[in-house]
Amino acid sequence: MSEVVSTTSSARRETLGGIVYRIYALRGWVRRARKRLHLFRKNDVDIETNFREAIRENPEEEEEKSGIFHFTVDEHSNSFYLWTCLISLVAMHPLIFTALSVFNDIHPFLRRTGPFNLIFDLLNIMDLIVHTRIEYVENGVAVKNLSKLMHHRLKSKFFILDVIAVVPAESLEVFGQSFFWARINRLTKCYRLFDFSTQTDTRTTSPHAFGLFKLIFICLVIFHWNGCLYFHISKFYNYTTARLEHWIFSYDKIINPILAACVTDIPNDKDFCDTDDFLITHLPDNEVQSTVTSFMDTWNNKTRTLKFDNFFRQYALSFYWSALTLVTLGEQPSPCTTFQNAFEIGDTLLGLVIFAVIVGDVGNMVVAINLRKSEFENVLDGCKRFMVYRKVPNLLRKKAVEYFGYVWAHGGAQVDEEEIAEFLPPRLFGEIAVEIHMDTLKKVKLFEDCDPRLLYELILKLQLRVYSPMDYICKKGEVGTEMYIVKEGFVEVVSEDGQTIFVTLPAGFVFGELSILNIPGNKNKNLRTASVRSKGYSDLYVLDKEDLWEALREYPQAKDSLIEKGIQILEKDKMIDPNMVDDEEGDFGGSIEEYLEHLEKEILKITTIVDDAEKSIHTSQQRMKTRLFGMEMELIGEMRRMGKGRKNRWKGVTTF
Ligand SMILES: Nc1ncnc2c1ncn2[C@@H]1O[C@@H]2COP(=O)(O)O[C@H]2[C@H]1O
Repeated sequence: MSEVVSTTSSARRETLGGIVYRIYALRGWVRRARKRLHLFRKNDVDIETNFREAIRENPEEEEEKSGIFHFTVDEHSNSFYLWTCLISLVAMHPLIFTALSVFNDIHPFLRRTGPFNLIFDLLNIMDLIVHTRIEYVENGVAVKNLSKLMHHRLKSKFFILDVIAVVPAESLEVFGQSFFWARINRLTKCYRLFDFSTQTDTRTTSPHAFGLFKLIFICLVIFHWNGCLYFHISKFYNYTTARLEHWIFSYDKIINPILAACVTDIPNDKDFCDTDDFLITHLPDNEVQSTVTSFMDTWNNKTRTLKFDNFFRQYALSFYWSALTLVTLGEQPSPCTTFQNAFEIGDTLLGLVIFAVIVGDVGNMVVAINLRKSEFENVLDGCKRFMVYRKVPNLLRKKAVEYFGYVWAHGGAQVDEEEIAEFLPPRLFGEIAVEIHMDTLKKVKLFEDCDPRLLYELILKLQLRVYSPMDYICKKGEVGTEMYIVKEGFVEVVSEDGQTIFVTLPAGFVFGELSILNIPGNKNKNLRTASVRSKGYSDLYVLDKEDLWEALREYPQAKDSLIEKGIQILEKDKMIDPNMVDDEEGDFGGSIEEYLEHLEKEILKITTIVDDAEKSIHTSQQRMKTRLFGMEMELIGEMRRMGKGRKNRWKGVTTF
């Protein structure tokens, strides 16, 4: 059968039909190829369009626009923060003065501040414009395109608030005489106070103090509005005729203080003022009235009244009432009507909520302020209890307690560096660490010509350790596993018995490097050449041998230069044996075991890479096979169609 097929196909290949068939097949291929090409091109165009879009978003590619009208604003910049501060002041104006307008006596003053209102309105308009230029982040890129910024702002709900705030409602005269209430729409700008709070929270170094300030401010504003409302209600009940025992405002409740005029006006009458004859408590009841009257006569023309204007008395008493009611301290005359009752109940409920919030917030703040301190004290107490329980000698106990004191005084326990390191992205934390430690590391002679990238690598691996006075950091003859950089304090390089001090190293000096650098010819090999102890308290950066060598592997030049410096130090002390130089294990920084371990790790890495490569080859082979199979099937299908077509044509010819 197969022979028949092969004969037929070979015959077809040799005939004209075979050639035609091939041409058709080729044409089909070309058509499909064109289709695909078209699709690819379309994709290319899409990609290009996206790329152009992306470029447009890229600040560097943004077409240069100049002029003051083409500015954009970075909302994290200092200038925008200052602007927010200014607008916050503007927003506070209606927050305070709108409510104050219930006091008629202040109206002349409010009218005089008209020009300021104009300035505040202008600033609000400017703020509206500024907000249409605030950059925002899209797909990780800061958008600076003006039309996009405008569009973004238009979609924001705050835009509506900005627009409401700039409506000149007072000029519409819909409020008639209540000119001041007409400016109530400016209150929508108060959202900028929250902006100010958020921005200050991220900038301030005393968040708790700022939190307390915010709380007090919010309380004062609530007291203020509630007080003004109280006075407004009092106006309905005609407060001018109200008496002391009435719930509403009355002048009786806040009389102008009457002071004795004797001391200032009648200096010679001092004895008269000092006398205690005025005590009426010992008098019988029937004599009290006459005595009081006689006293009043006596005091006539001997008193001085401190006159406060009506606005001051109205506002002071209303504010006082409001504060007392809201903090539920009460002691006010009882309300007499249903409305007064309802208002008082509402106020008390609001007061309860405010009170709960204040107590909760202040409590949280106090806890947060003392949290570190109390945690630290817990550890200290635990340590003390442990030492008592384990009967640690007094001298050692004293040393431990002093160590706690030193660590706290130097801010060691006040922040949890590990917690911060876990939270921040590694790169950012690295940058902060570089900023903090770079100065010390630059001072280190050993690293002075080092590649800055190596320093960066090393900084990320540094650990800070504190040593107490006379603590030994390393002892002569021990195997070196780490090196040290003095950050603060002094260390002494001493003989084995600690009697002879060879040298005292101040901040910025390195020690412990000779035994970990694997210096060729080092007579001590990887053993410490001397003992080192802390003179007083000292803060040291510790760098692990493994970490140092891992970093040095990437920077061979830096490694050579470090070894060179180590040789110079050893040569000075005649600690280099030229005969030993050739016997070294090579330039790997460690023992044979460590070297083998390292090799094992490397082999493991290579094996993983080979495995991955094998997997990807296998996958691509599979894909290739599937594709070839698909093509084959397509070809066969095409061939079948071609065969049918030809048959039909021949049929047609015959019929004809
Ligand atoms: N004479 C010296 N002057 C300065 N530092 C020294 C001296 N001798 C030893 N050291 C340091 O003391 C360290 C002890 O441990 P290492 O041998 O690893 O490295 C040593 C040097 O860093």
